[in-house]
Amino acid sequence: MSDKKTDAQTAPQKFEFQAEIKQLLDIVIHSLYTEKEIFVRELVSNASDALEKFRHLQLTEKNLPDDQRPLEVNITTDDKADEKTITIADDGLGMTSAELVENLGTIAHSGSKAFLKALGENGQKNANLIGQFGVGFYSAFMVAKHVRVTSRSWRADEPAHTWSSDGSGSYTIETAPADTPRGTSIAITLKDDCADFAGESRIKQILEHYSAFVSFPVNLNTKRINTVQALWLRNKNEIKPEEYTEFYKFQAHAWDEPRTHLHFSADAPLAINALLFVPNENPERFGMTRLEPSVALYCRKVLIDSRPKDLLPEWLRFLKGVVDCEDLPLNISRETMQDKALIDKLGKVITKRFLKHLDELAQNNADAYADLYAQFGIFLKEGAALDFTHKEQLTKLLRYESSLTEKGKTTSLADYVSRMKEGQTEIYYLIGATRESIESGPYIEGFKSRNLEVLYCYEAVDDYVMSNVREFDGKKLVSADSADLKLPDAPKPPADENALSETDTAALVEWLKTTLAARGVAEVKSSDRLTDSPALALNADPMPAHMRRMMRAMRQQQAAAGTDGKEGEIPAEPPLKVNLEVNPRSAVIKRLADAQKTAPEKAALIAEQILDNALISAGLLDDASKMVARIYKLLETA
Ligand SMILES: Nc1ncnc2c1ncn2[C@@H]1O[C@H](COP(=O)(O)OP(=O)(O)OP(=O)(O)O)[C@@H](O)[C@H]1O
Repeated sequence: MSDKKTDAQTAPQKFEFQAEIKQLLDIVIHSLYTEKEIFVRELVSNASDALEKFRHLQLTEKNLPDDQRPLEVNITTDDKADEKTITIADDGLGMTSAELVENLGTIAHSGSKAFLKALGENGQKNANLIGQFGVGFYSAFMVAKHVRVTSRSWRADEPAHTWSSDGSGSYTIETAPADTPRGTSIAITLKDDCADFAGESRIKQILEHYSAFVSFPVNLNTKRINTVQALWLRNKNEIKPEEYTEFYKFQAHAWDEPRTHLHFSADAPLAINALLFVPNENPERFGMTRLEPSVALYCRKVLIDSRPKDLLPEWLRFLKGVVDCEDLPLNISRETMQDKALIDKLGKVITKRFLKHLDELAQNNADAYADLYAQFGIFLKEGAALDFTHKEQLTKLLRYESSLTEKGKTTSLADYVSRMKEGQTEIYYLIGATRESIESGPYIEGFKSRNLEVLYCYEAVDDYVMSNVREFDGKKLVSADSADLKLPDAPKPPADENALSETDTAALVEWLKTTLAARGVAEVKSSDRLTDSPALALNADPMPAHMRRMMRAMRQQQAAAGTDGKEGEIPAEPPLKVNLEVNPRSAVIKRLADAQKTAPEKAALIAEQILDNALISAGLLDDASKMVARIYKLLETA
C-alpha cells in the first residue's frame, strides 16, 4: 500500500483541546468584553508571519514549485447573509493536519502561556493583557460562534485540511477539497452581538489602524488597504513621530507609545538598518513572565527570524523592533562558525549603538532616563553584572540614591566620583531594603560623620551587581559594612565625659570576646565609626555576606519545594564568623558594663541580644528562634 497522502474526503475526526487551551478559551469567550477588534490584528499578523515564512522558503528551498501566486492577505466580509462572516486568508506556508493539531490545539507557544500565568497571578481579566502577550489565534473566539481554518501546507504531498470549532472543549479535523490552494483561510461566523465585524467600513478602519505596516498587500473585499513599506529602510528625516508609534504598536503588539526609539543606519563594519523601541512598561516587574528576545532579524526586508535568540545579549530581551542587515545569508545557520561570528558582530554593533542612545538620553533628558531606568534598570544591572563585553558602558548607566541625594533622586557613579573627597579612593555602597532602613542602621554612621557619600542599593540583585562590577573609573566598589574597611582620616568621635572609660571599655571588650566566642564572634573592639548605635557586626568570613544570604534563601526555597535532602541540595553556609564593634558612648553599652559587674548572667543575655541585633542589621542572623526566648527572659528581669 502506498503511504502517499491523498485529498480523499474522510470523516471528521474529533479532538479535545488541551486543558490549558480550554481555560484560555473560557477566559477569551466569557471575560474579555472590550477591544474585541484586536482579533483582526492578531489574525492578520499570523497571516503576515505565514507569508514571511513562505517568502523565506522561496529563497532557501531548492525545489519549491513556483505557483505564481502573489503573496497577499485577503479579507472578505459578508454582512448580507443570515450568518454574518469574516474570512482572513493568506498564501503563506500553510499547515499540515499534524500542524493544525499542534498549533491550534495545544499551548506550545509562549504568548498564551505567559498570558494564562499573568491572569492566574493577577486575577485580572482584561483585554490589555491580550495586547501584552498576544493570545493570537484564540482571540477569534471573542467574536466567533464558529471558526473554520482551512489550510494546505507548502509541502507538495500534503493534503489540505479543515480545522473547526465553536470554542467549547473540542475541535474537528477533516480533509478539505483537493483544489484548496496553498496557505490558510480562517472563516469566522460571527456571534449575533458581533455582527458589525462583517461590515466592510468597520474592518477597513481597524485595518488602517493596526495593520498599516504589514509588509504584504492586505486586500479587503478585493480592494487594497495598505501601502507596503519597511519603515526601517526609510530616511528618518521623513518619518513622522506618529508613524514610529504606529509601527511600534503593530510590530510589538502594543497599546501604548514606546518610551524611546532608536532608528539608525550603518555601512561599516556591516550594512545595517535598525529600528529599536523601549516599551513603556516592563512586564517582568510583576514577576509574572520572563520576556523572550523580540527584535526581529531581516535581510533586505525578508524576515530571517522574528525572535532570534543569539542576536542580542540576554539582558536586552526587553527591546522591541527590527534589525535589517544586508550582509547576512538568508539561510543563516547557528551551527556554522562563520554565521555565528557574523551574528555576534551584528549583535555587538547594535548593543553598542543602543547603549550610546541611552547614554545620550541620560545626558539630554535626565527625567526621561530616570523614568526609563525605574522600569528597565533591572536589565541594565543584569547586563552590568554579567555581560563583560558591555560592562563599562552599562556601569555608566547605573543609578542609585545616595546619602547625598534626596529621597527618590539618584546619582550616577561618574557623578559620585566627581564628588569624592580628597584622599578617598573607594566608592562606598550599602545594601538595604529602604532608605530609612539604611539610615537607621549602624553602618552609615561612620560615613556620615566623615562626610563620605554612600550609595544606597535597595534591590536584592544589587549585592550581586556590585560584587561583579567591582570597580568604576579605577575606584573599587566597597560595601560600607566590610570588615576590613580602612576609612580615611577618622575624626575622633566628639569627646563625651559620660562615655565608658578606656579601662572599662577594654575590660568589657575582653569579657565580650569570651562570652560571645561560641557564637562565632572572632574579634571585638571599641568602635570609632559608631556615633549612636550600640554595636555593629562585620562579616569576617571569606564567604561574602551576599553569598551567604543567597545560599540561605536558596536553601529555604528548596525546603519549601521539598527538594532538600536530594541530589543538588545547596550545602549549609559555613559557621558564622563576625567581628563586633561596640560603642562606648552608647547608654546600652554602659549599662552592659555595669551589669557585667553586678549581674553577670543577665549581662550575658544582653550581650547575646546586642549581637543578634547587630546581626539583623547586617543581614547575617541565621536563626531567630533562640532570640524570642531570650527576650522573654530579659523581660522577666525588667
Ligand atoms: N495563518 C497562519 N498560517 C500558518 N500558520 C499559522 C497561521 N496562524 C497561526 N498559525 C500557527 O499557529 C501557531 C499559533 O498561533 P497563535 O496566533 O495562537 O500564536 P503565535 O502567533 O505563535 O504567538 P503570538 O500570537 O503570541 O505571537 C502559530 O505559531 C503558527 O505556527
